Amino acid sequence: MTDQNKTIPTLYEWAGGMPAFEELTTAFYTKVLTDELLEPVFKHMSTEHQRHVAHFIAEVFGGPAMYSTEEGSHFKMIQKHLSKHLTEKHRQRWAALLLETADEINLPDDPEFRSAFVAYIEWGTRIAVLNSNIESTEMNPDEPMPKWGWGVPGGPYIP
Ligand code: HEM
Repeated sequence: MTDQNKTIPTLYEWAGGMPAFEELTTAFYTKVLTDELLEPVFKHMSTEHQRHVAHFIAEVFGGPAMYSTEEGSHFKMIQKHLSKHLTEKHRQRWAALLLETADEINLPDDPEFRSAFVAYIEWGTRIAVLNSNIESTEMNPDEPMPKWGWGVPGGPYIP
């Protein structure tokens, strides 16, 4: 195959597809519920929460439009965070536990993938905290889902 014929995998494909995202959030929210800082925030979460978050992130990373067509939308995701009064401490713990879980379930650990993954988690969690400290949003309900790519280092990793 020549270089011209090679297609660049999406972050979703590189991560291992939907099973990888579902495994990530299942293991992550199990951990969250044993965490003294995050347990109070998530103890009333819906039984679908972890699957929905998996589908949301998978879609952002180039996977199928499952969250936005069947389960919610970018606007609905933003609404779920309104008035939750999250703090920087919540955000840091959430991000740290997610990265810990990524290692535990063996998500790809190459520099290119992790750079894109961490960048998205930093971005997304900071937006969640900002939205959690307002009561309503002016966002257009049709706002498209964010789309994340390989970013500055490019990708995929080539040994
Ligand atoms: C990249 C960052 C994040 C993403 C992609 C994300 C994604 C989502 C999604 C998709 C939902 C809606 C789930 C559904 O439709 O059932 C949701 C709800 C929620 N999120 Fe986030 N979230 C992020 C960060 C955070 C952080 C940092 C916190 C708190 C530390 C948080 C707390 C919550 C809570 C409490 C809900 C409502 C759960 C419920 O009542 O069912 N999120 N999030």
